[in-house]
Amino acid sequence: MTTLFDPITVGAIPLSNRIAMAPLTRNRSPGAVPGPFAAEYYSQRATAGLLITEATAISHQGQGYADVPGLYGADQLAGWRKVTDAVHAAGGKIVTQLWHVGRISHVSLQPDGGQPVAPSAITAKSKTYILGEDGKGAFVETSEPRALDVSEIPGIIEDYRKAAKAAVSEAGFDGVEIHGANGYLVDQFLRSGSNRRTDEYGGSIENRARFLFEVVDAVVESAGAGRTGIRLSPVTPANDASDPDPQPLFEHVVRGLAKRGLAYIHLVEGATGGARDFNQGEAPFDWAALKAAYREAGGKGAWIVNNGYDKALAEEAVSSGRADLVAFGRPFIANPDLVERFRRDLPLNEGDRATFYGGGAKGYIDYPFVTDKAA
Ligand SMILES: C=C(C(=O)O)c1ccccc1
Repeated sequence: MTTLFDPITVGAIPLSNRIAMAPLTRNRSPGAVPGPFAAEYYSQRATAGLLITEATAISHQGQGYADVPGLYGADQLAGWRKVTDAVHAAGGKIVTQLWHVGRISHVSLQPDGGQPVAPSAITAKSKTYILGEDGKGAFVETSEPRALDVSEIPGIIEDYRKAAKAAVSEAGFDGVEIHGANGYLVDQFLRSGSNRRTDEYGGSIENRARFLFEVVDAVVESAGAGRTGIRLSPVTPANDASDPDPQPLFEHVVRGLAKRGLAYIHLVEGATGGARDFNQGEAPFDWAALKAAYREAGGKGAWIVNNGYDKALAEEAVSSGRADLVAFGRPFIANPDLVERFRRDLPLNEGDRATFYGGGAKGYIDYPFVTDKAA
């Protein structure tokens, strides 16, 4: 029977176990450069089978929060190289999450103070994190976006291509994860609540998924299919994401992904960080049908599940074959040695919410390891 601690090869990436660290925004990258403690933070958690970095912007336009990292400047890539070197020295594997926020941004974060971009000029009922005059972080309403002209889309696709190439060849990542979830740009094109376009990128399911597949094809071309994963969140309401009929939409998406030979598909089940049974369609979302659609279309990538898992539920997911890996977010914030704690059924540290976003070493690299005390 397969357990969480069994190795698995995901695409071209051999992993020592089936416990992944989910992307976690920590707002500790001033100037979009990974901060001074980032290498320590990620290498402390290198016993995870796979580390997925915090969401990382592919361009200045793709930046939506203060002090999040990027992959579009030499200093940013050099900062990430320190992280990947430290993780590899600790025997870990790490991919970075390619992020364009679309409308989840603020004019103060955009090039020349311009409007954020989106499929349509529909303001998200959401907030983002910016730095005030006093340098203190605060959550504020997202700005009204402008609708992308169709002529601008190839340039954004090129930004994904360049960031993926730089991530693998310059920053030393083992691969990349396309952020297709949580109401950001890729998800904004997919969902009818944020995409009212009347051109070839809007209207039908096929048209709304076009942008996602163009991003995937560009990233695969530069990083390789075996080093490319994607994160999806079919029913999340995060960042005002909405679509009344997610089942056919996401079954279309996974059928198309099946043809592209990706390393993995990473699913946020339910509301991100909230109820696992949250729903947007008439009927409860059928996760088994989604996976069956992927496999029946020839999809061989690993199936990674996430959102609200504990050890018992994760063990059931992997032993039953429902999932190949389970990704844990907040548990990894406070438990750098989560794998060892799961292996020995040891209690978990509680996270300090006050230091989740922004700050320095406190609440970032100072959580105790199980070996720090007689266990
Ligand atoms: C990148 C994020 C996501 O995917 O939800 C994020 C951004 C800000 C705070 C929490 C999470």
